Amino acid sequence: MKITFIGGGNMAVALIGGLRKQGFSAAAIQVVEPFQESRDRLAETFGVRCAAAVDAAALNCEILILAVKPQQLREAVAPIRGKLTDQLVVSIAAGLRMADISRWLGNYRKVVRTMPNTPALIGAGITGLCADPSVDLEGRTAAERILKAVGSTVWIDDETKMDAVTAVSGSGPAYVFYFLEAMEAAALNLGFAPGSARQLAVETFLGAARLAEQSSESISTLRERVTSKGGTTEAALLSFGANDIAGAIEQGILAAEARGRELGDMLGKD
Ligand SMILES: NC(=O)C1=CN([C@@H]2O[C@H](COP(=O)(O)OP(=O)(O)OC[C@H]3O[C@@H](n4cnc5c(N)ncnc54)[C@H](OP(=O)(O)O)[C@@H]3O)[C@@H](O)[C@H]2O)C=CC1
Ligand SMILES: O=C(O)[C@@H]1CCC=N1
Repeated sequence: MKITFIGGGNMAVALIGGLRKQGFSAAAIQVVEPFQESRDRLAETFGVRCAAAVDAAALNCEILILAVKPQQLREAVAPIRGKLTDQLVVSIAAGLRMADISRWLGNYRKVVRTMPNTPALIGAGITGLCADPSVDLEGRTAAERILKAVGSTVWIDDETKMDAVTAVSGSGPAYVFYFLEAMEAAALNLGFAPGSARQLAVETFLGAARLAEQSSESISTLRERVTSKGGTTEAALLSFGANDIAGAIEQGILAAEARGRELGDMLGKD
């Protein structure tokens, strides 16, 4: 299966890195990326063919992954409008709706909208996928195969829910890093050396996440098991509660979801 990425930025790097680690051949992957430094880095790191603009070789693929910023996508697909034969177009762009992408492609409907996340780089991504009704089982399977190679996948029937997927798991790694940064900073302030501060924060997160993954108990039960009456955890959780950290997280996720819809509304008008 030959894959061409349009856009060779952060997310393309995460997906290509994950695909290469899973044994996808470098010869089967191409990238169209206007920025010379990014092309050089991609070619050097992954051994993939890079082009500055869409050419015949780039179109010689089964899957085209649109990996540019939402604001760049309409312009990025202009060179392929009317040139697609039977390629499956997989968008990873936040907010943009399949109907708008299809229109920009000259009413080409073989489009799957997806929302991966950066842990794809280490095969630990989670991707929501939503297909245009005209995409057949073979197309759905092909899209799923690519994204399953870099983590787990979940099909979303209702496209309007894709902004919520974006807000929870697409942006989610940044929330986790934000929390880890805060834990690391607190550990540094408590006198740990940088290496230990990072290790204490990251391994706590990993262990707790693995426990949540493997346990059949609710996450709140797992939290309660850490929280001894009158103990240290309770002191921290009371402080979190007084600052409504849970409310702030929910508000943040709602803001991300609203921004996805706003991008779709704003950019889809053109
Ligand atoms: N980062 C993430 O965690 C996730 C991102 N996404 C989505 O992935 C998409 C890409 O995000 P991200 O990788 O972070 O963004 P980046 O800005 O890192 O990558 C986009 C790349 O596309 C290049 N580009 C711009 N115009 C064109 C063009 N006409 N043809 C080809 N390439 C072009 C950009 O070059 P230049 O910099 O020179 O403009 C840049 O290198 C977005 O739509 C985002 O919503 C989805 C899930 C997670
Ligand atoms: O911040 C963004 O818009 C993109 C989409 C999800 C993660 N990064």
